[in-house]
Amino acid sequence: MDNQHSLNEFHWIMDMVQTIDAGLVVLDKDFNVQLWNGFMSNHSGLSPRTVQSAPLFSHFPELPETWLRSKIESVFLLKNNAFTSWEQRPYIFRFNNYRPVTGISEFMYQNMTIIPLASLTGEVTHVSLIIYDVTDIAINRMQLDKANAKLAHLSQTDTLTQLNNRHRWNNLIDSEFKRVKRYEQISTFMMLDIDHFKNVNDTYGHVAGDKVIAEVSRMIRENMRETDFSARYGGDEFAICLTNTTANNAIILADRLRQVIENTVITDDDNNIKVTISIGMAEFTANTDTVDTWTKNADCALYKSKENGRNQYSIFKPRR
Ligand SMILES: Nc1nc2c(ncn2[C@@H]2O[C@H](COP(=O)(O)OP(=O)(O)OP(=O)(O)O)[C@@H](O)[C@H]2O)c(=O)[nH]1
Repeated sequence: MDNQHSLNEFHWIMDMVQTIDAGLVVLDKDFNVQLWNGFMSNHSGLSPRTVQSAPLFSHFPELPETWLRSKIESVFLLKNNAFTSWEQRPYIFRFNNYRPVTGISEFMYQNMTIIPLASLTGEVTHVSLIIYDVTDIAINRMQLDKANAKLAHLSQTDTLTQLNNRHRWNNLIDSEFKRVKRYEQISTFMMLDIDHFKNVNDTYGHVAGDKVIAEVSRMIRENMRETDFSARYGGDEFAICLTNTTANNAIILADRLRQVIENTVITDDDNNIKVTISIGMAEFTANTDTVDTWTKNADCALYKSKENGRNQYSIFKPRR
């Protein structure tokens, strides 16, 4: 009776091993396949008889052999489970993905657990690989990450100009302020404002005004260095931080921008619009005690440019 029961139990277990929705593989120390369940046959197209004819790696050249060997060998040695997730390695066996919902991935994402299998004497003679299809989870996670990245970008970007918005600027300038202060570095804060922009709106309308703002932003983006950062600071006002740059060297960008903008004709419907900009610059100095001070200094220089007739740059000079 006991024997019969054990036999039944063995058959049930084998049935479950064959039909379970996870890959089960048993390997010996030479990586010969001893067990290859239904999941593995169905997805690889190779029957147990075929895979048992030679070591695992000869059937699957795409397997990361060196990595997998050392992983499996450490399980034999340490007698501990090992685990790998799709985030480290999208898949172990390159199986096609047939899932209807997540059909956007051509392959099956997999997690894998390797467990040591001991003989009756306690010696680890084999290991079992358990392969889980985690395509749905992986795709959902990646879509969520993508959506979050898009949201983060949207929350930091000004829609009209695609420059950083004021909120993002505040964070960036804060970090830059800390950096230059701590490491006694140089950096220049540049503030720009379109001259008589109200006239553009009044003469050509708000849509044309928007186009002017967008075009000025494009010219800012195209002329600044990758290591600098910029933002739409307010309506027709922009800020640029020129890292590791003195105010005297920032003149090069200031004047280039001033000239490029002055010489560009912005067309909107039948209107040819030309604008100029005024610029104020403030270099970080030992007296720049806060970001607010730095901003005020740049603003003060901008005000001077406006006062002196616009379409020019000024550099903030601290009082002695
Ligand atoms: N079209 C458009 N106009 C805006 C936007 N944001 C702000 N403005 C307008 O920009 C104008 C800014 O004017 P001011 O900066 O006060 O002055 P200004 O005419 O530029 O003159 P100066 O700065 O002294 O040279 C205002 O008329 C605002 O209504 C925007 O997103 N689109």
